[in-house]
Amino acid sequence: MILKKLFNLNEYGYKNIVDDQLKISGLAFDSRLVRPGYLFFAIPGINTDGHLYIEDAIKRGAAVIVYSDPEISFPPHREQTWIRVVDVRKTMAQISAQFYDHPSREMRLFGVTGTNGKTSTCFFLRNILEDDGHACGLMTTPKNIIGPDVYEAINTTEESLQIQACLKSMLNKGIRQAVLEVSSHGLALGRVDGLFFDAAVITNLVAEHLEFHKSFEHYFSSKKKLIEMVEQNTKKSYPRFVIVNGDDENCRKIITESHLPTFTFGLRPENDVFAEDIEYFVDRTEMKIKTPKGNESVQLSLPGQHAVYNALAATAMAIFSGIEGEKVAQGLEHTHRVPGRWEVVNAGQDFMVIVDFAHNWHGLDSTLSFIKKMVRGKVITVFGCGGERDRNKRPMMGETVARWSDICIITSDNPRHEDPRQTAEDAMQGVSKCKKEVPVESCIILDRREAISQAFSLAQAGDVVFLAGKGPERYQVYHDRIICHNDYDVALELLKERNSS
Ligand SMILES: CC(=O)N[C@H]1[C@@H](OP(=O)(O)OP(=O)(O)OC[C@H]2O[C@@H](n3ccc(=O)[nH]c3=O)[C@H](O)[C@@H]2O)O[C@H](CO)[C@@H](O)[C@@H]1O[C@H](C)C(=O)N[C@@H](C)C(=O)N[C@H](CCC(=O)O)C(=O)O
Repeated sequence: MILKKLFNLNEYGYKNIVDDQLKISGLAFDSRLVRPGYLFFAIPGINTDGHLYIEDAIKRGAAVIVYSDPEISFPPHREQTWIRVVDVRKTMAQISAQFYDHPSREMRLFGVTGTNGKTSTCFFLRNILEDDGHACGLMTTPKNIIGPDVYEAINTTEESLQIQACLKSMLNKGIRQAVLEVSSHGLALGRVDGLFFDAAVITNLVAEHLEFHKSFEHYFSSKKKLIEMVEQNTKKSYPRFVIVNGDDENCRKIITESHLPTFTFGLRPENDVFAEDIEYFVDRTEMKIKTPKGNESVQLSLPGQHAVYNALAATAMAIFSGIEGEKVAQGLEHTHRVPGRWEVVNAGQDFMVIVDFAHNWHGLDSTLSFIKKMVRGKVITVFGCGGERDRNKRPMMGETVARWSDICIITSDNPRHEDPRQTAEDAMQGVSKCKKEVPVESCIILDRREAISQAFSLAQAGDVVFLAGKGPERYQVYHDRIICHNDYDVALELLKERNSS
């Protein structure tokens, strides 16, 4: 695409335009991905500053530099086009949408946000939409799925440039609908700006990521931005609506503020979509789902109340999109597995091992309280808290785990630049607080593999070992290194070693 078509060049402050007919061969916000003829966005980040990599981008062939730092004296290189903007990330969202010709205008786009349950809801919804007969793309925490191609993703919600490129690939493959998991970071940092969302769901809202948002109000207003984006969608090719968890007090506030048709889901019968006659099993759930368009009996392969909520969220999105109840039930039942969510590791041992992504007190509370109710043996939980993330949540996580476990083993999650021992001690404060009320054994084993091994050596027939927090992740991030670690793989390996010894 030529430069002039990408930018309204009159709009910008400082610029050094070499040739407004210049053909831009690609876009990048990471200098290491720049190829000859690319446009490079220099983003002031949190760890470093993209402006420091402009030279690197130029060496690799960048033809256009989009930047914001007014301190840079110009033009250091007259052969490149330089355009100074106020907010590079925001500009990147606009320009990427333009470069890829606004793929979301040609598609039906579903956004899923909330504190917990986003990924499972995305998987349920995608399966329903596919079972209804139309291919559906997916961008979610562990992976992006474009037809037969599956890509690992770094962020839950990727940068605007990556999202637009991914949606364009979907369109090129004839996929005309997509489900997008939208994090609060994604919303606050403008990663989803420029997208045309047709419908959105908020699964629930409890305080999260306060190290980034600083206040619940900011977190809440970031999440609400997704609803505003559906309201502002001028495409209108599909009915626009909003779905919220009617059992969640914070979500209910959105109902009164929304200008769009807003429907609720939940366990209470006053919700538009609700469940009754729920029967919980340790490996599945049976229930009747009631909707304004009829009732369906459903057997989910995922257990627990949180799975019910996620299935109801997806059901509400699908039903109000016009999908028949029968197809909805079929799609839910076809969802046998969500990566890193309640994955049972089985090597023939006589205790149960579950890997789950639960990584805040709310997620831990709903999964562990369920396990405690369902299991007669001991509950042994291995968990850690992320470094450089809200410190206040660590004791809360510790307290929640201790409340529902017989043995807590505190280990490392992603320590990042923090001392893992201190992070574990912060969680231990909560465990110790709970110890005054309930008997619970606890210890700290910082090496996650060793912690899992210790849990297995303590487990007896009928017990459950719950490995919380990392779910599908394949790495542990330390200040000086990234090590390969996946809870499921490590658990399986250790269980097999036990079998052979
Ligand atoms: C805090 C945060 O959101 N950070 C994200 C952000 O990084 P950043 O802005 O700090 O970038 P930076 O590392 O300072 O680098 C600045 C710029 O220099 C560029 N650079 C850097 C090095 C180089 O050699 N050349 C170069 O051009 C970088 O590409 C970047 O554009 O932009 C990066 C590129 O998109 C993200 O990968 C990164 O996510 C990190 C990994 C992260 O941990 N993010 C978390 C907090 C996050 O976003 N989580 C939510 C999910 C939350 C949830 O619901 O659980 C998510 O959506 O994933």
